[in-house]
Amino acid sequence: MSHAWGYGAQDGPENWAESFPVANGPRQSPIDIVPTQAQHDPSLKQLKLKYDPATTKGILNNGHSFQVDFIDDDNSSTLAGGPVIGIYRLRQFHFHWGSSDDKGSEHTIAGTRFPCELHLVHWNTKYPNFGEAASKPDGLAVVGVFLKIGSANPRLQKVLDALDDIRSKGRQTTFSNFDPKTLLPATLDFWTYEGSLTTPPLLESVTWIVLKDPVCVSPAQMAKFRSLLFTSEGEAPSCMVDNFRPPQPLKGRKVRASFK
Ligand SMILES: NS(=O)(=O)c1c2ccccc2cc2ccccc12
Ligand SMILES: [Zn+2]
Repeated sequence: MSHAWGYGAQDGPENWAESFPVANGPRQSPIDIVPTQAQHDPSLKQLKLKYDPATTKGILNNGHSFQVDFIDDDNSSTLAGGPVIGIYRLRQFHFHWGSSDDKGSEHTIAGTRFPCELHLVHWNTKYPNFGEAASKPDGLAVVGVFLKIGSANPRLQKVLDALDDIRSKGRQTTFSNFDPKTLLPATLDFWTYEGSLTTPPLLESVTWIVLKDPVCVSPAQMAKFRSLLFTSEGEAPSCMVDNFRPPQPLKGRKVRASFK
């Protein structure tokens, strides 16, 4: 039986535990990151991100967000170093955003919310595929990047221009030759902690790597995100906004910082 979930009053994050009891588990995401309580860990390695634009596969409105998918048959696009052991392959990236600029991110920094948050999803190649990895405590690594309101971000524009073709749930279109590294800030300082998917099935298999520095997005670019729909063609349209889960209890977890 499929467990329909969303971000509305009836099917939103406050009700997910009814179908997904792990929602009340010990390592749920996102969290509020309090910089003064994070511990600098000098043993953390530099983040090594190697992305080949040729692995870009397409762009899809999945009804919860939109995602850019990558071919993950080999180690052409990978994450290594940082807090992880081994090599993790890039699977997709997607975003979370608000209906207004005062909310939208999933992680927060000492209670501060950003209008948008980018997630780059990777899976551990010690497992045979993404599905297997997603069920293991060290199976996934997601890099989170905050977006703050500022000048228009030219690196975002190719992604945003594709949204006109995937307005409704289930729509997908061609999207190729994109380097996700262009979406990242200049420095890769990060916080890291052990968490989960922020959407059902909320699997507790994610090593989170949240970058300290945000990148810019303009109000007009935010309007493009908000032009998407949660709904399929033919259904009463529902704007895709506020597709974020609020911060979850830390439950004793430590947040480490790669920087002083
Ligand atoms: N927000 S999220 O990164 O937890 C997430 C995933 C995380 C790991 C693996 C797959 C994921 C797929 C998602 C699809 C839509 C929204 C968040 C998603
Ligand atoms: Zn996400």
